[in-house]
Amino acid sequence: MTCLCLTHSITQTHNHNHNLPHATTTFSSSLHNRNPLFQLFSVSNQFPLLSRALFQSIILRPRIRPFSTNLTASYSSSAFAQIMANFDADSVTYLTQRDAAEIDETLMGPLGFSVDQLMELDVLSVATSISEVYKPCEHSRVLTICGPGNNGGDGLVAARHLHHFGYKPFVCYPKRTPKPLYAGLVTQLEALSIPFLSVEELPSDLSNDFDVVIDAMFGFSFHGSPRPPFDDLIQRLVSLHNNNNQIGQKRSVIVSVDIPSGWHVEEGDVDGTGIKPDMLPHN
Ligand SMILES: NC(=O)C1=CN([C@@H]2O[C@H](COP(=O)(O)OP(=O)(O)OC[C@H]3O[C@@H](n4cnc5c(N)ncnc54)[C@H](OP(=O)(O)O)[C@@H]3O)[C@@H](O)[C@H]2O)[C@H](O)CC1
Repeated sequence: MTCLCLTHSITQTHNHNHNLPHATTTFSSSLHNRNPLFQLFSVSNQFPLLSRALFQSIILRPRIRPFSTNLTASYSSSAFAQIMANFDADSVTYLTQRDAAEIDETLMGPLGFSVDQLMELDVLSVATSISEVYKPCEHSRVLTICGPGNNGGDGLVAARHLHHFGYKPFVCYPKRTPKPLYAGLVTQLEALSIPFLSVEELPSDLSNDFDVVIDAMFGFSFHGSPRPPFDDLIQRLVSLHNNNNQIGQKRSVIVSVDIPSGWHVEEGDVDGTGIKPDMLPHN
């Protein structure tokens, strides 16, 4: 669990929902303009896959549907109706970018968590969610696009987990960070013979080569406008979604590990031109 929801107010906010099953939800294109830091709403290890998207969906009350038949089975309509009936959207507290950073500092300071520990837990739930929704037999080819920070580290860990789950991952990691944590993650992937692709090696249409594209470029420390090469990579993911509107064209599904890259961390997809993930699997 990423942030373990250690704050009293968050626990209080959700304490009536302790019977929630694991859940992920589809991204709705109507979910623009508000982007709370959902990982910090993830409540407890009693339902570790409860996603930020679910909270966002409930908060904004758009249409929500489960991703998969399996999930539908485990997440019955009556249970869902109960969640919706009990959920008090007005009681949800939004966290700012600064709040998120401060909670991280607390976790990794006085509480003694390490970043790699949090990352492994966090991403194991991400990979598990992906495998529940996009089965490896149908979505085997996964491209993970990794940014320079911990969100990118999440992407590296996701590639490893997905390899062990039976997928064929590829990694694009154009701005490597020379910290031991990241170097170790790269070494682990190389030991598994997971291919690293440069931006130039990526096909012009990602849908030709990949069933799933994982957006692990930026999380809650993103600011300003994306700089190269991420500006282009983000546009490729935007194009993927737009291509979907052309009838009959199969495209890669997009999974954003955390906040969709390029979105304003607190305001969301302000002008509506950002990445539209198919899945926000977090936690
Ligand atoms: N909270 C947890 O328990 C955990 C969260 N995890 C994940 O980590 C990210 C947050 O990680 P962080 O390293 O703080 O930040 P980001 O990954 O979002 O990115 C920071 C790097 O991105 C660069 N950056 C920022 N803006 C831009 C831009 N416009 N263009 C290009 N590059 C940009 C930034 O460089 P700067 O020089 O600009 O500072 C950084 O290099 C969180 O979202 C979770 O996904 C971990 O799993 C650990 C547990």
